[in-house]
Amino acid sequence: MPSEVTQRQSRLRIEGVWKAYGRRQVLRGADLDVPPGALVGVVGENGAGKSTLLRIAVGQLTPDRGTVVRAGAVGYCPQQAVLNDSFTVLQHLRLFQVAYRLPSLARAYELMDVLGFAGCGRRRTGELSGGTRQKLNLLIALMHDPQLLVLDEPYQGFDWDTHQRFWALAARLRDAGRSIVVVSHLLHDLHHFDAVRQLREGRLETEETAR
Ligand SMILES: Nc1ncnc2c1ncn2[C@@H]1O[C@H](COP(=O)(O)OP(=O)(O)OP(=O)(O)O)[C@@H](O)[C@H]1O
Repeated sequence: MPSEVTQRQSRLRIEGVWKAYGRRQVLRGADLDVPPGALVGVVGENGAGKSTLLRIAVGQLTPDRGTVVRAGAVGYCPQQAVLNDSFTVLQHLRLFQVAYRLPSLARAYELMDVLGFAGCGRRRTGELSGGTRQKLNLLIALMHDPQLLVLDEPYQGFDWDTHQRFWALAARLRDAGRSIVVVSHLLHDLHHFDAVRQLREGRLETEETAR
């Protein structure tokens, strides 16, 4: 039977997770440990099961078998942004302020600065560029300062400057003790990670990193 435990200290531990969609067996005993203060990359070919693994990590999908231990508030940045095109950026922030029960939007405004879209508050999301939509998608995952960050290709469409700022932000959060897992396709980004895990044939193998 799959089991799922939520604890207070920040951490993600996935053990022996299996998942199939009908006859398509995607995960076959995947193990992943993301302790506090670690920035871990998950890589793998298209269709290897990276998004499936992350959806299981955050509790959006139930594994067929295996254990997921998740500790601390979770920030999940899905591959596809879940935004309402008729809402403005600010309306999204207010909506999630209520959802996360935040006393203020101070951190959200700081993140808008860091990600370089502070001037976009009054724009409707349906009119935003792909990269700016992705900035909002990431901001929504981070605005409640979660302890466990689960980010599925969080920098798709970012220009180079924003891309670099993303990594500086990720390093700061890691140094502050957050547990961070990022799905990445970009080989030139692998040196940012403390550990890289390659998803192959449903299991996670350890890759050497340049760090
Ligand atoms: N809801 C679903 N129903 C059926 N099959 C699915 C579903 N979601 C994913 N799959 C299949 O499971 C496999 C793994 O998909 P997943 O999105 O997890 O891979 P991925 O490694 O994230 O891929 P990519 O690099 O293209 O984003 C794929 O073959 C996909 O078609």
